[in-house]
Amino acid sequence: MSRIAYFGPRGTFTEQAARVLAAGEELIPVETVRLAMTAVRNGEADAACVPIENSVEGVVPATLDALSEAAPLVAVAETILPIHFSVLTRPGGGDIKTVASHPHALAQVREWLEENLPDADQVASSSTSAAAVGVREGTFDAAVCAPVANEHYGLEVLAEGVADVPDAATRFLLVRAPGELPEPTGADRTSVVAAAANRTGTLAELLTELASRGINLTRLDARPTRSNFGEYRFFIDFEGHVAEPRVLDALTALRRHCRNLRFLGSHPRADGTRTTIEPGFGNDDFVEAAVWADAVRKGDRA
Ligand SMILES: O=C(O)C(=O)C[C@]1(C(=O)O)C=C[C@@H](O)C=C1
Repeated sequence: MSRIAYFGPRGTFTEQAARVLAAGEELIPVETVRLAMTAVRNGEADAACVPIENSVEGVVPATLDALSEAAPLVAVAETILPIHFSVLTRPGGGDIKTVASHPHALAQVREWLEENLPDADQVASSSTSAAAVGVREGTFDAAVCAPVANEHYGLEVLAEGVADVPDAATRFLLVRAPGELPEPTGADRTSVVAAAANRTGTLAELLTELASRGINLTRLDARPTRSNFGEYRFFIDFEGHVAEPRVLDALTALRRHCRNLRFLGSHPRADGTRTTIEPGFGNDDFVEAAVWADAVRKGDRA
């Protein structure tokens, strides 16, 4: 049985995601996203389940930062969960003066809180279930949580199905040390983090390398390098798998432009969206063109 560290404590949305991505494996709750990945880097866990992006609030910065630092990890699988919150209180608890949750969660229920708990102070907690623990211990009066938190902490449900945006969803990754990659499926996502030189046009050059090979982006984010003010790392997700000639060709080109390029994995997309292939950009086109160029080089063709 594999050991899977996940962003906990028990009862987070990430635990729900880990149950999907690593059903039947040993699930180990860890206090922060960074520590879940550290557990893999130290060999205490075989893989980690972490949130990467939410359809309302965007990326989870802690995940991007932890993926770009220390020993490399690669994503091997992903899942997308609908996000509807439960608001939990202590059984028989009185006035709600404080309501706590993960900042990403508070941002997704801002309107609901303004309408339903306008006088409560909003407090950030390290995760949604850490807020539930705080309610049980008397630190906060209410927690905005994943519905599964209620299975663990014996609280009272004040409201269910809470979400300012009804179709909100979060994507989660299963990451592990680099090794054998998942097989390409035709509906894959590849991720890299690029530290490009700080001069005119470098980001445009990176994106042009992808566009000129007909590769469609699925996400682009920038995070500060933290060492030099104004310098950024670019997190780029795009359609396709590194086992495909056109993607490998693009990755090779990106490497030339970057001070530092980290491969973050190629894996099947949870939404099953198949890779867009424009005419002339198919893998067969790349293979045929390389065979032709090789024959030209050898003097066999002209
Ligand atoms: O705190 C949790 O329950 C998490 O799994 C984290 C997280 C996030 O970081 O976005 C995951 C899904 C929700 O969007 C809110 C919080």
